[in-house]
Amino acid sequence: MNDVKTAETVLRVRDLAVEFSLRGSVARAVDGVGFEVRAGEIVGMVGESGSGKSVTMLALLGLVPRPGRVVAGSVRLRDIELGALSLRELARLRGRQMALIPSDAGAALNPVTRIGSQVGEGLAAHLPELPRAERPARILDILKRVGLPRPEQQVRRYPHELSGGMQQRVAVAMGVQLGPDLLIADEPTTALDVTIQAQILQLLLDVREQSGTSILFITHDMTTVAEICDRVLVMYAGQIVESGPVVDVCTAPAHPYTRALLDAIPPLGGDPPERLTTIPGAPPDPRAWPAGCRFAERCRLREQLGNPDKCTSLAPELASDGAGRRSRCHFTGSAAEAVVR
Ligand SMILES: Nc1ncnc2c1ncn2[C@@H]1O[C@H](COP(=O)(O)OP(=O)(O)OP(=O)(O)O)[C@@H](O)[C@H]1O
Repeated sequence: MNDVKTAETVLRVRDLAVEFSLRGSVARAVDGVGFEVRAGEIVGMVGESGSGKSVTMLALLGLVPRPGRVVAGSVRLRDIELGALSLRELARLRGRQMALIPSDAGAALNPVTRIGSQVGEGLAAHLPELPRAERPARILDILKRVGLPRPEQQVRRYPHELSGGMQQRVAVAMGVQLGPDLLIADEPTTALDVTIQAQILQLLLDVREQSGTSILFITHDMTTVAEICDRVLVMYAGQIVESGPVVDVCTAPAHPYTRALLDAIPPLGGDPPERLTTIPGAPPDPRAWPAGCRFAERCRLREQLGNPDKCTSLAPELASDGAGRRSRCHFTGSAAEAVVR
């Protein structure tokens, strides 16, 4: 595989904003999100419920539901500006160049259509030039590639006759069958038990290894990010608050929110911690974002620093360190932070 640090950019998102108009008020669910995904890279997008991960993902796919609307920003897949495409062109692009692996394949698969036909529908829609007679072999081939046991039998089955892990393998097969540049995996393992989760994560790593596919991996779970991602984008209250290589972010988080997310992970083996911290409080209301830092009310660093006014009066920028890391905190890496550590 290529070195992802020097690989070309597959997805470039700039200043993306999505709003929902709700009975006289406007909720800015995604507020100025920008990031890149390079060829062969697995990028995690992590954050608590409501942080804007799903709405960002839907905006990338051109599927933000009403009353939501993309109000600003640019999304480029290779050299295609997605905002400039017609609905028909976008629909063509989905599946062929950009595909979604849903969180619950059991719910996403059509319950009354056999597995083979469902995989075949994608081929027929996006690859009409493939002769009909060649479809069955191609379907079996892709199902074998994703490790579905006994694919010759499974193609005749309905989704409910497959286990959760097998359903998820079918969803991965449908996502990768046309060799997309970008796979968006939306919490693809949450509905599965732990051993099956590990198998599906390994399958995504295999897909990347074999095809060089880039993956945007959406999750609320830092442990999963640490397991399979190269880089991570940490979302909070509609914005990216930290991004960087996973190893660096997990070993030395720059933003207090990232630190709080990491503190909430139970350790593997070893002695249990004296207390497992959850993050007290709740994110602010997207209909009225606070003027200063959106994490200020819940921030331990701010508390330790004696509640500086700056945190609540001035919104921090997402500052870059020039070496691939970004953080949205007035006091990240500052002398003041060093004192309280
Ligand atoms: N259809 C909708 N109508 C109104 N507001 C919405 C809609 N969908 C999402 N939102 C709002 O957008 C914000 C971001 O939600 P989003 O679903 O993207 O969060 P998330 O990080 O994906 O959370 P989760 O992990 O629970 O899926 C939330 O404040 C949510 O209430």
